[in-house]
Amino acid sequence: MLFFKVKFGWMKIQIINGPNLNLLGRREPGIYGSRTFEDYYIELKDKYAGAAELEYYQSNVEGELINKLQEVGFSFDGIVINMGGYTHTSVAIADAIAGIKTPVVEVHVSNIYAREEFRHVSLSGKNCKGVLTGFGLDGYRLAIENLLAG
Ligand SMILES: O=C1C[C@@](O)(C(=O)O)C[C@@H](O)[C@@H]1O
Repeated sequence: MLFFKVKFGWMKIQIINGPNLNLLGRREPGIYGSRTFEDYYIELKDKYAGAAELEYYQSNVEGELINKLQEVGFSFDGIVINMGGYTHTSVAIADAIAGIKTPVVEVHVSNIYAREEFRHVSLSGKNCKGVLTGFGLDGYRLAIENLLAG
């Protein structure tokens, strides 16, 4: 089944970015780099055309992130999520990830373990298929590769 999904472009993957990630490229470039996510997303779409249908959603609002997880979490084949600061605080988003069927890969642009102590905890990480942290924007590509591999 996976073979056919990949071969015929049926894998549907939702990328979700949480608070302040709309500022990538402008926000603390020493930590997060100088490229906008929109620019990187064009490259991703291009790279995976024919292998996956990628969708992108960003919100600064906790409940909207939960709504999106519930909306795609029973029909899409994979979710790549960067919850930003909610990673460290949101029981509700962690619960939403635990409650859906679609596998979720958590991504962080920076290495959360090399930063302030309050960033070392991810409330959601244990509910995810895996967590990628510190690979810059390339973490999103690595997450997609993992989801495509099944
Ligand atoms: O907003 C973010 C971005 C982040 O998730 C990252 O991608 O490195 C790390 C979080 O600690 C921070 O609050």
